[in-house]
Amino acid sequence: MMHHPQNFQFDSIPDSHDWSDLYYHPFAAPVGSGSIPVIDLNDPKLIEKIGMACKEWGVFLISNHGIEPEILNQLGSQMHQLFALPVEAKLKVAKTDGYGAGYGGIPISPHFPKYMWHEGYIITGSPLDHAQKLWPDDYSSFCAVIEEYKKAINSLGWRLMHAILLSLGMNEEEINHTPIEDSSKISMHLNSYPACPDPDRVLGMGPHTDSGFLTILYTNGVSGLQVLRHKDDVGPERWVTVPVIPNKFVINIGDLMHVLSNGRYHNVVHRVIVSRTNQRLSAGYFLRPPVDVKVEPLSKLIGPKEGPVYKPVTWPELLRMKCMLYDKALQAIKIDDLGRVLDDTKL
Ligand SMILES: O=C(O)CCC(=O)C(=O)O
Ligand SMILES: [Fe+2]
Repeated sequence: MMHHPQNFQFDSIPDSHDWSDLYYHPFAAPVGSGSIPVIDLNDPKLIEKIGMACKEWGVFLISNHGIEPEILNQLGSQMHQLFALPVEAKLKVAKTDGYGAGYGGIPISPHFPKYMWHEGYIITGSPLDHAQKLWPDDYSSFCAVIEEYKKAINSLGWRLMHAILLSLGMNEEEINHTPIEDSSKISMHLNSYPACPDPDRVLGMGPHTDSGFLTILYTNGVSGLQVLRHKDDVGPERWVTVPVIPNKFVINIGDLMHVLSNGRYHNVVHRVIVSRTNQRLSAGYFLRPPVDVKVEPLSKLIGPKEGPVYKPVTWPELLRMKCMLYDKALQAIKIDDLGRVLDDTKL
């Protein structure tokens, strides 16, 4: 039987998944070289610290977020069950298009020459239809856990968004008018990276930025996420491994926050490497605006000396550009010093 690219029962790495001759595994810094901020949400200096972390790193860990470990354990165990299903069962809910809901690879995978050591499942809206196909006799526990997690994580998302907007100088009144998509429509990406006999030859997820305002990432405690750190006092540009600390979430700043902050906040490039012994599970929750809202640099941040660096863009427009242009999507809406939008036919 031919191997499905997401059936990872391989004895050795097939050529289709072998990245070893490519340039994707550059230098990774030893653990501890430059540290990703850990932010306590009850810190009296929260706003200042979050602002610094968004500017300097575009990624940080949060503690004291108020989400019960029990919900996280349940999410982990439901995800484990989902990815442990036989591949034929998972293919019953296969995605039919890049960004749609369902089982499959990540939307930008056509831009990479090899398959990633990864399988994903995207939930948009209710997981009910899919869950009924996956577990005809008992679909309710999966749905209940996902709904409960979404509710908890959505209010955390708002709390973070609020703090970040304060750090950009907005006031409460302005923040209350910021349009955020209803939690019932927001997407969650569930990811599994099976253990791999030869992890140095594969890549769990290729380098990318997330597209929304911010991503809240749950992980099952197996490390693998790395962020691209720009040159600084500690060293040259390098991949830095995000530590796994029980019950802390990883927050990534996405493209739309970079646009909203007129380029001040860093939409961090990240990737995932794979473990020899343990399956990594992660779940990303992508906070974003409603589909018809144009996101543009905050007027507060624009002044006589600083014009807008990006033209307004909606979330679906940005996603379409990412599918087509991958890492050059933001260049297509960039405004240069003379106020011109770059010619995207040249990208
Ligand atoms: O699995 C991870 O740690 C990262 C996943 C990710 O970057 C994504 O889903 O966008
Ligand atoms: Fe990501």
